[in-house]
Amino acid sequence: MTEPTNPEVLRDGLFGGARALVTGAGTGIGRAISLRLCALGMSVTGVARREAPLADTAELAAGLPGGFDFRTCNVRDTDAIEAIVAEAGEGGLDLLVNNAGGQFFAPATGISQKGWNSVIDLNLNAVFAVTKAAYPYLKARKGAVVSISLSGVDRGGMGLAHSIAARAGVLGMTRTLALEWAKDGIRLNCIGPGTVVTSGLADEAARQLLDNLVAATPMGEPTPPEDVAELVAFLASSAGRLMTGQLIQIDGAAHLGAGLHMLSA
Ligand SMILES: CCC/C=C/C(=O)SCCNC(=O)CCNC(=O)[C@H](O)C(C)(C)COP(=O)([O-])OP(=O)([O-])OC[C@H]1O[C@@H](n2cnc3c(N)ncnc32)[C@H](O)[C@@H]1OP(=O)([O-])[O-]
Ligand SMILES: NC(=O)C1=CN([C@@H]2O[C@H](COP(=O)(O)OP(=O)(O)OC[C@H]3O[C@@H](n4cnc5c(N)ncnc54)[C@H](OP(=O)(O)O)[C@@H]3O)[C@@H](O)[C@H]2O)C=CC1
Repeated sequence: MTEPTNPEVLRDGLFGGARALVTGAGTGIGRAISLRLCALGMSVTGVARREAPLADTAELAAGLPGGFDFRTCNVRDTDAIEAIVAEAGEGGLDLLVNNAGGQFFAPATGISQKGWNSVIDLNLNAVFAVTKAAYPYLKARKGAVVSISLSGVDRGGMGLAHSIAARAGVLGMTRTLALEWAKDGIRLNCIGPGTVVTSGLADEAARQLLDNLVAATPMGEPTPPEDVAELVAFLASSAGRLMTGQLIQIDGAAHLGAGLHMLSA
């Protein structure tokens, strides 16, 4: 298998009548996840801060079997995101995808306390708030949670002390809630993508970094957002019904090789 293959293997109509909330649905991985879920019949509510990218996702989703609507919100605004989760949840919630996230790349000595707090707030505190708010709705439909993490979350990555700390926290939370909420039939998993070429890594300054990251990936290629999307859908499906508390790295073995470092040694 030398050519990239179409990752879409799940059957049409898989999620007819089901509903999802996807954070960070305006661009990149979150958009790919939203579109795939809609293609499989799910009704998706997308969240991000900016309206225009969300409206673009909605336009791309038009005509797909599921539906896409959206709300603008900063996931770090706990009251606002809780209200959106409640509104979406009242219509039923089968899947929560915690995808909104990000960081800057800096050595630990170059991370101010405010910078540390911002990244922890976005990538850990907000994930807890959204997940906890979704609990009663997920419980009602034995739903699933998928949180987008990072390749190498369990081994470290230079330039990412704040983000790895936050995502490792989400992994710990995921494993703990997999235990606490198992009785409710709720499953929680994390996906660790490798390098995904999205707008977050698209500028010229990121080009060299990107080349280095791909070179450090044993399989020698970035992770397409569509591959991440199919894995999210698999985890939400009945095929994943006994999978919970997992970290699944979809990274061409980057976490087993040199790792994806944002700084050189
Ligand atoms: C394998 C892994 C590959 C991963 C790829 C991806 O994730 S792709 C996805 C990629 N997409 C994204 O990552 C997009 C999302 N990312 C973001 O929005 C930001 O990274 C954020 C989370 C910090 C925003 O939080 P916010 O709105 O609260 O931000 P703010 O502006 O108020 O700044 C807060 C503090 O951070 C400081 N600071 C900022 N940059 C740097 C720097 N380079 N150096 C040092 N410090 C820096 C800034 O100076 C300030 O502290 P100060 O000086 O006042 O003490
Ligand atoms: N690209 C990569 O190589 C990798 C990415 N990841 C992770 O995958 C996730 C998605 O990344 P990617 O698609 O590349 O990133 P993008 O920057 O393309 O997309 C991030 C999305 O999250 C939204 N978002 C960011 N901050 C907030 C916020 N505070 N509140 C609400 N929405 C927010 C953005 O919209 P808006 O700006 O309008 O709010 C956007 O829709 C992130 O968690 C990222 O760290 C993990 C591994 C590799």
